[in-house]
Amino acid sequence: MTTRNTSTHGTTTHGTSTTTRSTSRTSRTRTKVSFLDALLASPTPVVMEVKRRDAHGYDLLGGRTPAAIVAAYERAGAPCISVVTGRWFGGSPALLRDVAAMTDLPLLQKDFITRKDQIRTAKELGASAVLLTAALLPESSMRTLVTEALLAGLTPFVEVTTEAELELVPHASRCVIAVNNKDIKTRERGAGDLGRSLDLLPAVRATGTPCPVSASGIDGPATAANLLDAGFGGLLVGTSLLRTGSPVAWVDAVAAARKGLALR
Ligand SMILES: O=P(O)(O)OC[C@@H](O)[C@@H](O)c1c[nH]c2ccccc12
Repeated sequence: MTTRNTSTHGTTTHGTSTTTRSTSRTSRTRTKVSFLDALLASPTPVVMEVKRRDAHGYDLLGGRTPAAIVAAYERAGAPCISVVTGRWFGGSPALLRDVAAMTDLPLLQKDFITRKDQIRTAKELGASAVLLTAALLPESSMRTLVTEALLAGLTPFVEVTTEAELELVPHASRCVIAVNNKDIKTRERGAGDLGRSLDLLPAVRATGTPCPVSASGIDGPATAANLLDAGFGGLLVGTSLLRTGSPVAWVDAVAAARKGLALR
């Protein structure tokens, strides 16, 4: 079990205000904290995404380099980073390799993984977690790929859209299970349906996953605060964080909105 006080990974110790960020690139530890443990330990459990383009092809980097975005996410206390390598979103395997060279934070590879060799490649490129999309995988493939990811020391990040898909997730206690608020079959082009996350949360919890996540279409801090207050252990946010000038302010606004929700 990896320790939760991950001082070499730029995260903040859980339950205290002690920021133990180490900026020394030379002091990288060899045993990287797992994606799942980093997310569970974080007071700001937002997986922040690097994605070059949105589903409609609009540029999301706005002239910034991936390095500048990763640095802004680290400043905002990201416990983990998602890197979209899928071509629909302007990504590539090289982007994952580049981001891995920039940060010690655990990385999720977001792509359409359907074969075992893609899991080995993900690890070689520097991923700590891989996206497995239930809507695209028959039950036997899901079983094989979750097992393969666990054997490789990666966290399976399983995305679901229905209760039926949830029933087919093996080893759920070692997976992050994310409700995708958008529809991957329409290439994420529609608006997100946050009601899907709220409806499915009890069934996600019942799988035994330690970290239910809501992913996609989270349009700002108020929505994020609502989902965390509803009981999600983590969120995955791309577009909204990429469009804001300041991920730090975005995260602060989530905390402020949560306090406001608590006072009501
Ligand atoms: O930008 P958004 O709406 O916050 O969504 C992020 C993420 O969930 C989305 O990029 C995504 C969801 N599933 C995927 C599969 C492949 C690539 C990307 C994705």
